[in-house]
Amino acid sequence: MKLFTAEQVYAADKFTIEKQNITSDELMERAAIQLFNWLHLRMQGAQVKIHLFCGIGNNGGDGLALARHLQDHGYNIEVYVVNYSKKRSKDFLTNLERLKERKIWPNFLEEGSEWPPIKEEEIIVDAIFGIGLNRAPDEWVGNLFEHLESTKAFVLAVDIPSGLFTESVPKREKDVLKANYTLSFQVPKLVFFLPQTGKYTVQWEVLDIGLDKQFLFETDTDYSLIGKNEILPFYRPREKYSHKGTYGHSLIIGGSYGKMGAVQLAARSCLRVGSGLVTVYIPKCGYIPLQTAIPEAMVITDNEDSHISEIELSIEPTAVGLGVGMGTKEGTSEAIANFLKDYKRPVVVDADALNLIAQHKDLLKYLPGQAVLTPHPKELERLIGSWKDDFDKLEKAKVFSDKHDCVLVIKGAHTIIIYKNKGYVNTTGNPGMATGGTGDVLTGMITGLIAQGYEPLQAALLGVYLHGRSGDITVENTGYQALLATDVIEGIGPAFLDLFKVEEKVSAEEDGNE
Ligand SMILES: NC(=O)C1=CN([C@@H]2O[C@H](COP(=O)(O)OP(=O)(O)OC[C@H]3O[C@@H](n4cnc5c(N)ncnc54)[C@H](O)[C@@H]3O)[C@@H](O)[C@H]2O)[C@@H](O)CC1
Ligand SMILES: Nc1ncnc2c1ncn2[C@@H]1O[C@H](COP(=O)(O)OP(=O)(O)O)[C@@H](O)[C@H]1O
Ligand SMILES: [K+]
Repeated sequence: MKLFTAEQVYAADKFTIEKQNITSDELMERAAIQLFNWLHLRMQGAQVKIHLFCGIGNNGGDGLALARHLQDHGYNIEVYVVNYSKKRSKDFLTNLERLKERKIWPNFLEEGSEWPPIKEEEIIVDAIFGIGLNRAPDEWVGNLFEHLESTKAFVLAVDIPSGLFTESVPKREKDVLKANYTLSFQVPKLVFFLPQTGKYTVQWEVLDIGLDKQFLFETDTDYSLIGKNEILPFYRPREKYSHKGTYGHSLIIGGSYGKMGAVQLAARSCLRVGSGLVTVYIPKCGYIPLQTAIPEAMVITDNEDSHISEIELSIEPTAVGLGVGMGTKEGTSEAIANFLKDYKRPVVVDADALNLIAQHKDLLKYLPGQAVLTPHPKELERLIGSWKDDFDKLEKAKVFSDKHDCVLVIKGAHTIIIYKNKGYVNTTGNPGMATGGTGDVLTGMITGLIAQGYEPLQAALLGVYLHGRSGDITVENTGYQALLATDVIEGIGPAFLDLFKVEEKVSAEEDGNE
């Protein structure tokens, strides 16, 4: 699913209005009906008070139109106009008139107004600012946000939480009204997925307001969301007459005294995603544990007992996963550097190998094209330098990826994969995965997928998606706290099977949206 900029959404609006020969008011009405259906389906006429806070632009217009539908269906509503500007939009005014015709008189809130009392069990609809926000809200509007949050009532945001920009990070937390749920028109927004801005809505959902499908299809975006639909087109089924040689030979290079588990996790994950063969290259001290824990994997040992000192290969791997549990002993750093200078095939670089590259940037030029780098935020900072905010981080990552022709997998709650000027935002995974070793599992998975012939970018997308999906399936049995990296490996099989599960449609939802 593509993530459009505000500018692109406005263009889609304009295009739709012309092509479908409708007015902007009719489009607003569609939006309001979708909002109403969503609420009506869940509230079923309940008389819980709904406080609708409306700005003076089109987001406010949506709120006023929603208020009218709620009133028509007997809901208990109170409408407020947050009067932050004199420049009211045409469709806002049209809908204000319609309310007045029904004898609904909104309360006008201005600087110095007394804030309305709201009970915790009541509902706030936030239609104050939408995607048209172009500067921080005035101080008094921020104070109103603070008041609304302090009531602890459920906040339902229309299109986007008010005060949140679509393409930058707000300077102060109090300038945004935090939402429990956001109903985003037609497409989700990139800000729902970034650490600094995602926190402003607990959940989100898209409401289809019928913007022109062809326009949306043909418009190119810088970012997209990665879900099942994006993964399935490049999934490679297994051939009947294939054999283990068809599916590549992965090599995991890593481990040091006390960190041999990382290699086990990566090697086992690599096997679980379907790598035909897996070999590990480790210091001697890991030989017995590795052979015992993973009989399917082959082992080559370094001359050193406790760390890797030189990487001499007697095999020709299809893909290499480099760095897990490797440590930063001097001999190891040299071994990695020498290895990278000679090695020309696909590679996934993680953990200590990433840190070494960050310290010796000259090594970047030896990386093969489309090397996959899997930094968590701290490792990323060492690689690309510090950033002002999440948007700056993404821009810097794009420049880095383009300059060094590498795929950057920026790990986090929503892992974002950057390749050149495009970003792919993952939708799977959960906080149970914030536990040691899950990153090693991901490295093994991406390596094993590349070995099977996936392009490095595809392997990163599929690997990240399946890794999170596996975590989501597994957490159902373990709960967040008990989830271990090993469980994520065991979930890889179910995550693959899940790719082909057809979702059951919720018929009530469909009825509600008609
Ligand atoms: N395709 C869509 O997504 C549709 C969007 N609609 C709604 O239209 C909204 C966008 O409406 P608008 O463009 O009118 O913008 P907003 O309603 O977001 O903002 C209102 C106006 O306030 C001004 N403004 C911005 N920041 C301000 C600040 N800090 N202090 C004072 N004034 C400020 C701006 O000039 C803007 O026009 C969307 O978020 C959505 O709710 C729907 O009505 C119909 C279809
Ligand atoms: N809150 C979270 N929600 C979803 N996924 C998470 C969360 N926290 C961590 N993860 C995932 O877990 C993995 C952690 O990797 P990493 O930080 O390298 O850990 P380690 O080095 O211990 O293996 C990443 O793939 C990351 O996306
Ligand atoms: K809003």
